[in-house]
Amino acid sequence: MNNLKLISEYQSFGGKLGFYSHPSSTCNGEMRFAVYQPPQAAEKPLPVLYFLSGLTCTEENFMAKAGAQRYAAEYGLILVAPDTSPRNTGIAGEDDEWDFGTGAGFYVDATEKPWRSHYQMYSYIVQELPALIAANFPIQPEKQGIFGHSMGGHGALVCALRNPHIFKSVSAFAPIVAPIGCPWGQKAFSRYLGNNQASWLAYDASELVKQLGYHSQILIDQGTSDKFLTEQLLTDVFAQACKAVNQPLNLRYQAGYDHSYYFIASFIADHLRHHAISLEKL
Ligand SMILES: N[C@@H](CCC(=O)N[C@@H](CS)C(=O)NCC(=O)O)C(=O)O
Repeated sequence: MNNLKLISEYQSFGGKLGFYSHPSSTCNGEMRFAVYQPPQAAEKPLPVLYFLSGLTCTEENFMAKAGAQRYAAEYGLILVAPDTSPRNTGIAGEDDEWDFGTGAGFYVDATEKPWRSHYQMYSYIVQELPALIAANFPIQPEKQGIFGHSMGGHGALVCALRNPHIFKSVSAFAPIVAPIGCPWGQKAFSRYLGNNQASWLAYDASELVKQLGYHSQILIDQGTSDKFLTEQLLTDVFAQACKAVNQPLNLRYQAGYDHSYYFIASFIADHLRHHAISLEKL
């Protein structure tokens, strides 16, 4: 299996959830991810949905907390949840901050030292991981979607907007939609990408949607009681950008919900349905 190592496996909703590690040529070290294969995967190839997690997460948070497996089994979708950064790279200070370095790869290809030797999460998500999944799991490569939460919502939007031929449906929970304009994004981009802010634009969903658009409706859920909404997430910047270019956007402000997985679990069924319908149409 291509150097894939199965770390642990669990039966779930009639299917199986596996945690894997593999040597990544893109990130120059071991990377981990989780895959849920619903029962239908034993019979035939299925569409696949990538979930990118937020700051501080590993490949486990989504699988343990979102409650997605029930709906993946219902719709016949394979779920893939990668880790949020390289780990144990030996780069000095990688574990010092919760919003930078380990657990905070921001789904960019770092160009700055010392991060660039390992922190290549954009290429990992759009190239190495899909190739590895296609080689080892019963997926339909023409039916791939992507979604994510917070930093992972930013990653999902950027990966889909830049690669609509790979990721044919996209949605997000509480995404960072304008990283060039918020403290989390500015901190990460200045250190991963350097001070030339022109290079940041390629990783800003609100800029990208104006330049590139997307071929189908984007679904976003955002809690109104999310403590990160006004300073970090800046949801309205993306709404305005979509409006300016007539990009179909289903932005749902969910009253009283915060930033947690309790919020994600409340709306996960709608997101899997959104992807199942979009990918089924292909
Ligand atoms: N550590 C941060 C919060 C980090 C956070 O909210 N992380 C989100 C993603 S941005 C998450 O999913 N955390 C892991 C979890 O809830 O399982 C704080 O103290 O405010």
